[in-house]
Amino acid sequence: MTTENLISEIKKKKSFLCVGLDVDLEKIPSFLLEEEDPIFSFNKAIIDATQQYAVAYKPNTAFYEAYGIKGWKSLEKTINYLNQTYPEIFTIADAKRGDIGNTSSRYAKAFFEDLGFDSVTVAPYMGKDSVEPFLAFENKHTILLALTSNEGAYDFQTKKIAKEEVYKHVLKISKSWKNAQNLMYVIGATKAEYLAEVRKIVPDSFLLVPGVGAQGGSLKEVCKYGMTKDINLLVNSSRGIIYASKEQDFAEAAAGEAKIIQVEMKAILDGIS
Ligand SMILES: O=C(O)c1cc(=O)[nH]c(=O)n1[C@@H]1O[C@H](COP(=O)(O)O)[C@@H](O)[C@H]1O
Repeated sequence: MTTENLISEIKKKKSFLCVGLDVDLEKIPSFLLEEEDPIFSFNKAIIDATQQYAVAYKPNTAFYEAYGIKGWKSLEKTINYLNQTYPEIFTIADAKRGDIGNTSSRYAKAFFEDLGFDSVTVAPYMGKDSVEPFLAFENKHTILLALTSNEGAYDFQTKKIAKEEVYKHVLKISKSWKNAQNLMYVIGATKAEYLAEVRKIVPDSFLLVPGVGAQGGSLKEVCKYGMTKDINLLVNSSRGIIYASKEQDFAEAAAGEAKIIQVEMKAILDGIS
């Protein structure tokens, strides 16, 4: 999907919500465990119920890899279902990959070609040649970890090298890489106050902002510092939406949570437009 398509979907739906599909069999309604593929059944119901409020879905691959081959099959069925039923929706494989170039090119093929995701999250630690193989794919997006939502982000990402924080080096240096137009960045919602600095370096890049909901980040703060005239934000919530209920009404309850966020997003967008 092109960036222009994503922006037009955001404007049409008045939403920049990304729903995180982080499925844990211990947290889903127990009656689903009798289904042949409980993870896919859960995802399908959640997607169908929430798609009117969301522009993106982000399965975190850890939650699928944890169940071995069966989990990977559920991931494949989920991305196929999204691509076939809701082709206008942006898909993110949250896999946090990155390795020497030869290996990164295999990761890129796995997520972009074999599974058909629009984007994948990538760690910048191994540098340019570990990221460029992902960037080589046209109309596919590489979402580079810049300033993450967790406490450990302060261990390295905010430390200074040559008087500047590491996350700023990541933003600046990555802009010079081949096909940098295919880059997006992860900035945690729990660090919204940093977004003003981030926007000085990457004024127009899309930012994936996880950390509202269960991690307590504020949507208003994220928008205040991170939103551009074309919005250029995808705000993710996983547990706060998908585990709203463990009963028969789990999908409706998830839709209710997604709607609350979308209504807040619409109000913000109406305020700026
Ligand atoms: O790359 C990510 O999506 C990510 C980066 C980050 O800095 N913080 C973060 O929470 N995430 C992911 O975003 C999701 C957040 O889930 P909830 O806390 O349940 O909303 C999880 O899949 C995390 O792995």
